[in-house]
Amino acid sequence: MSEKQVPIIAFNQVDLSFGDTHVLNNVDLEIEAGKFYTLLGPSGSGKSTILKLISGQLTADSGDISFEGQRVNDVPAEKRKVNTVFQNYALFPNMNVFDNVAFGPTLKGMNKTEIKNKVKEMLNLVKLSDFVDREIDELSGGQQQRVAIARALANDPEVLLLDEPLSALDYKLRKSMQYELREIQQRLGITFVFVTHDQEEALAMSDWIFVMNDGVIQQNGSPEDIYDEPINHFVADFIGESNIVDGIMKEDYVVHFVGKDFENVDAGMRPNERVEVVLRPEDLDLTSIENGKLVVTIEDQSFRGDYYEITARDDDGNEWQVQATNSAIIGARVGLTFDPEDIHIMRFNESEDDFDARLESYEDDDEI
Ligand SMILES: Nc1ncnc2c1ncn2[C@@H]1O[C@H](COP(=O)(O)OP(=O)(O)OP(=O)(O)O)[C@@H](O)[C@H]1O
Repeated sequence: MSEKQVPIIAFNQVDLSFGDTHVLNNVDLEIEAGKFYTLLGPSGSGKSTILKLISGQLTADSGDISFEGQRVNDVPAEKRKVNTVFQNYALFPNMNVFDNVAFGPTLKGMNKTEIKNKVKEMLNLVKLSDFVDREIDELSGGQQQRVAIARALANDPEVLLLDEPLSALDYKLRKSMQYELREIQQRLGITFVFVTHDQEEALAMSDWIFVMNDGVIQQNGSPEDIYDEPINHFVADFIGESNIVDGIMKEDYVVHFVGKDFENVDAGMRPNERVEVVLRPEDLDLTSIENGKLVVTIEDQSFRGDYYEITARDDDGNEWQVQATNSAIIGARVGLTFDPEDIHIMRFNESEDDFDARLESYEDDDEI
């Protein structure tokens, strides 16, 4: 993150409990203007709570929340330049599309022509220009969601908060809305903070992802960083499919697992440190026993359209998920192979800061 730019939103050690439930645990985060951010995590991890703290619907027990460098903990919701789009749309059912979208601009005291222009512009943006006079109950779920987005954007927010806005839509509509939302964000250039529990959705849409679990940000980074370099078991397991086995980092670039030493590209740990080893299913190949780095027995397979998902087991009892272009024979003993750069090492209980420092130190070594 650039040092010069003041984040549009920042949390510093934000803590919140509901009675005995500790919902957010000293959360730090920074959001830069004009980008698409996603809060990703399982149900109950605290994602919506973060949105409510940004919008002013909730107040933190401790810590600072700031907008463009100004503390806003005590600034009421209506004074924040933020709007929220909810999963259930929260439209006014007794108003038509025009009146729903015109609601904010009318409250702001815009004149009739300005309001008309604003509504037209917003309905154009969400591709609903022909629906201006429709009643809300005459719209499909996808169309209602577009009205909700248009209504929120008509208030000219600096930040648009989106709380699982696509989860009620069917798979195809959801995919196309993902692209459209991304396009709208890029066209308007405002900041989007999007909440989802769907990792594929987060990877496809975001500039930057905060992965949450149990009220703690486990990792934040670009989709590529988080997918390629998960910092801990939770992130590796939650983002994409992962094979995770215990190992020992014997020395820099040599890791031992399933009874063998393997060359890899990680460094910066104590000699013989216990680690977890991550290998993604798409990075594994099945081959002959002679060419394999491990020997496995095929246990199961299912056809997934563009690949076979194969389950195999090594002689130590570890299960391996493999994505292969060719089918395998159940019960066959075959070789499993992978490249040194596909082995990702995770230290037990490493903090995100320590992880970043270690990554930087050996990236610097590589440059020498
Ligand atoms: N008003 C409340 N009173 C008591 N507990 C609450 C309240 N709101 C949220 N919680 C609890 O806080 C935790 C975090 O809730 P939050 O809604 O932020 O999670 P989430 O990650 O958005 O989950 P989901 O994806 O299911 O919406 C949950 O354990 C939830 O039960």
